[in-house]
Amino acid sequence: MKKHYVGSEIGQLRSVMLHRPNLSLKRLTPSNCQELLFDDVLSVERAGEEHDVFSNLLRQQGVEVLLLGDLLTETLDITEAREWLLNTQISDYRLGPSFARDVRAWLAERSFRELANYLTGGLTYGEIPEVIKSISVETHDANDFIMKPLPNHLFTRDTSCWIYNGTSINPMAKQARRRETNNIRAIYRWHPAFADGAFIKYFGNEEINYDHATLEGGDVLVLGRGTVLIGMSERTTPQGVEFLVDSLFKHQQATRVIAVELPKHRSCMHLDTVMTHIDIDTFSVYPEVVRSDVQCWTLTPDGHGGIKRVSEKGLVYAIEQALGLDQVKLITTGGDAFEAEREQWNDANNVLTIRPGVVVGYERNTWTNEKYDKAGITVLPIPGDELGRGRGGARCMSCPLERDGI
Ligand SMILES: NC(=[NH2+])NCCC[C@H](N)C(=O)O
Repeated sequence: MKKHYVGSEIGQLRSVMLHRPNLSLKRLTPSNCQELLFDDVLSVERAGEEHDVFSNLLRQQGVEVLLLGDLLTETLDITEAREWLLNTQISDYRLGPSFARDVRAWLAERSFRELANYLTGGLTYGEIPEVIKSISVETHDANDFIMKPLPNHLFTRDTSCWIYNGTSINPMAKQARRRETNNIRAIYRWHPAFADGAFIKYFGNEEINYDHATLEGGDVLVLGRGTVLIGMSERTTPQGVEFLVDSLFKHQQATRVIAVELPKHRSCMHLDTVMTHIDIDTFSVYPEVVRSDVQCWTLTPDGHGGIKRVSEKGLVYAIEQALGLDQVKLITTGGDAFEAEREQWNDANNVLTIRPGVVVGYERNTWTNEKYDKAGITVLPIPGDELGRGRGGARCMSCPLERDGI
């Protein structure tokens, strides 16, 4: 059986889950893209090609690449999983009992691949056969969505995140991304690659209303040596952090969590948009946000089943203490203030480390890439003119399933 274990941010990467988007991007228009958390519409073909460059590069580097679309298709082959997903994504409460039943019955007859495409790419009224009648059909246009597309599945980093011997299946902050979690729950529950896996589900596996306890994987950095760094951002709340940390400690998977407060705005929606770990003692940071005066806390088990919280002098100091390093090196976003702001927006800091000192990043961020180069960090460049419009780079677009520790 395959072992799912993520021991760090920078140890040899062995297996990742990616999502090659297609139908969901075809449905992205100027009128709906903002609501779906994209800043523009994309050339679907070009985005697919860029994504292929990314996945091929990872394969060439010896990393196993699993595609979410394939995993979901294979999961749908299992009757129980298919029924659960249909009942969850096309619920009676979403469509009304009779219409929901008819739509589910029609979807259940599609091929598994087609159904997986609808579950990620969305379904319109125009796509269901005319015989399915309801007041809902009569009050909607052919291009209205029965089920909205999930273009942000592209960012597999966020919906679940693996931390040491387990995973958190994340309650997402934004409405546009909430249904992604159900697709991932089904994969981890039923797909043969995971179903009998001996891994812990730290948080988010139940179908309940998590209310304000939201958490997204872009905010979670597995620093290694028992430490996890979590950003409290636009998406990840202190409530979400408390649930995850409590579970990490109860399962004895982490001995220390550093929680850092981030501004609540889109340009730094997740910690990994402003900070990533790229070599044992080296981090990439956007200094406008990761400043020396950011508020941060170290959380440790209090010995009685609770959490002890200590306010830290600074983030860098807290990391040095946790990792036992004399001095952490920071590589800041390149260029002057204008260039740095532009490159951070285009995910210059959001690189995916494949092994210590070797990262994948967008080729367009020339100023920052030059700084990485000068610091002895190897950048394997990928095109991202289209993919980048969703506001995510190589780290956001990958969910490590297996990675060595440090
Ligand atoms: N880990 C990340 N930084 N993910 C970026 C996600 C971008 C996505 N459009 C969103 O708004 O949710």
